[in-house]
Amino acid sequence: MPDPNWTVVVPVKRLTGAKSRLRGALTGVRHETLALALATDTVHAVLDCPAVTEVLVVTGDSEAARVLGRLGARIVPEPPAAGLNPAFVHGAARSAAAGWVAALTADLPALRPTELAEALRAAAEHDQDGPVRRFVADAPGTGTVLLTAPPTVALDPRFGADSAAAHTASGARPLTAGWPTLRRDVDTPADLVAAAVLGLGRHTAALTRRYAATGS
Ligand SMILES: Nc1nc2c(ncn2[C@@H]2O[C@H](COP(=O)(O)OP(=O)(O)OP(=O)(O)O)[C@@H](O)[C@H]2O)c(=O)[nH]1
Ligand SMILES: C=C(OP(=O)(O)O)C(=O)O
Repeated sequence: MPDPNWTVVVPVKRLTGAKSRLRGALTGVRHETLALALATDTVHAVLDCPAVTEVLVVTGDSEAARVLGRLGARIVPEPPAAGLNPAFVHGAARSAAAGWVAALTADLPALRPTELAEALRAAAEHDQDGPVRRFVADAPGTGTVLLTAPPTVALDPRFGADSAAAHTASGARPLTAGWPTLRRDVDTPADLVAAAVLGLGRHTAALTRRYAATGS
């Protein structure tokens, strides 16, 4: 069977309120600039993944919409219902194709397209029990970075605190391969250091270089 084509939904919170645990990580760099760089590097990697035919960014932030739209993502305005899971559901419903859908967080600045491609391929492997949702947990193992759904199955996202357990409880199956750059979400300054060790995308890397150069 040929690999399926994927729609990937990436939610980006309004930059002023996003990534609050990361605020102040790079002294001298505007917080909104850092939050947007994380999302830009994430979306860049998704756009570079050959299995992906459509990248939908769900956001109510005009700057994020402008930058990520210019990169090649389709912008879906934030739905009236607040929150991350409604944003994923709203984006998935706007997919142009009734095919495979993946939900991916926008805080993966070290993500390599090859790792995402491998995870998507693994998610689409035939399962003898029929079509199933699958997910990739974050590096600590408690959260989720990627949730996938086959064409006939609702995405039913359960992102948030302890989402790996919530996804398992809802019937989704974990994908267990390594994929360090996919699992490396950046919530805290320590996560940013860990992502830098893996190799940051160029937008986030430029900000860390600027921070290092000013010595702040
Ligand atoms: N569109 C949209 N995206 C969201 C929303 N909440 C979180 N996100 C995105 O979901 C991803 C994972 O979010 P978290 O790490 O939980 O988000 P956060 O609220 O930005 O971070 P903290 O303030 O540190 O908890 C990030 O890419 C966020 O931009 C939301 O209400 N709407
Ligand atoms: C929303 C989630 O992310 P984070 O741990 O980044 O808050 C999640 O893991 O479901």
